[in-house]
Amino acid sequence: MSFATTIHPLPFSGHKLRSPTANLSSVKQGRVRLQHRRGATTAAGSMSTPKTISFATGNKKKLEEVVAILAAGGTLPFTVQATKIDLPELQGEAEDISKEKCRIAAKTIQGAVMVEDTSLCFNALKGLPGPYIKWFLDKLGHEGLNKMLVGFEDKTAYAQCIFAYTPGPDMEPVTFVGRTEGRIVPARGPHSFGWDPVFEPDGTGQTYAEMDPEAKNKISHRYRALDLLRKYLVSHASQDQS
Ligand SMILES: O=P(O)(O)OP(=O)(O)OP(=O)(O)OC[C@H]1O[C@@H](n2cnc3c(O)ncnc32)[C@H](O)[C@@H]1O
Ligand SMILES: [Mg+2]
Repeated sequence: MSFATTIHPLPFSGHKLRSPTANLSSVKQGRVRLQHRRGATTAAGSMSTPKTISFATGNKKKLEEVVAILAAGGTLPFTVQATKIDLPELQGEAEDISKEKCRIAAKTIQGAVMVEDTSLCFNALKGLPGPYIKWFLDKLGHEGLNKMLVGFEDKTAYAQCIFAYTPGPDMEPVTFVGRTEGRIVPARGPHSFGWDPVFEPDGTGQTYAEMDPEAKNKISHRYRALDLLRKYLVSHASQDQS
């Protein structure tokens, strides 16, 4: 049986969709507190991989990397459809955040969807800023992220990406975690993607920003999580898909 590689060529300029808030207890300044969900859901693992899966994100750089990582992985038994959605910034544990983003996106799209949530975790701060890195980066910048660690000898950190996937609304998402260990350093390299200039993965001597995109995509937190999701989706593809 042969599979065609079917990654869509970035139809990313699509319309903005509103995020539904029916299952959220509060929405304030873009932050949302998670609420426990009631009612039965079907486990995603009981479904075979659909032919088309949306990757929902509001971040173009994430999308670029996801497309490149999937393309480098060879033939896929499914199509990835990029879908621009402004997903809410949730509070809670990283895995719960990713799952809830996935539920919201599946409800919005009414179909199979994958999302991811990225954290940058400082070991000296017991994992913070973690999933709140977006706000810390926004308010403090690269220099401020370094200053947060001034009083600590331990500058180690890890980048973490959690993909969540569901075959559709009312199915419980499954998650895939990828981590890359490294340290926080004064900014080096182009300022083209988030905190890339201040994160130096172990054993590379370069920040993510200084690395070639291909090199980052071979060791990154995103690559590691997406590789697990890809393997899961391939193993769940039914034999009659071609
Ligand atoms: O719509 P979504 O997918 O949520 O996109 P986002 O930009 O809001 O992303 P997150 O909620 O996951 O927040 C993660 C923050 O870290 C940044 N980021 C994510 N991946 C990164 C990477 O590989 N290198 C550098 N910065 C990254 C990103 O720009 C955000 O500021
Ligand atoms: Mg986000």
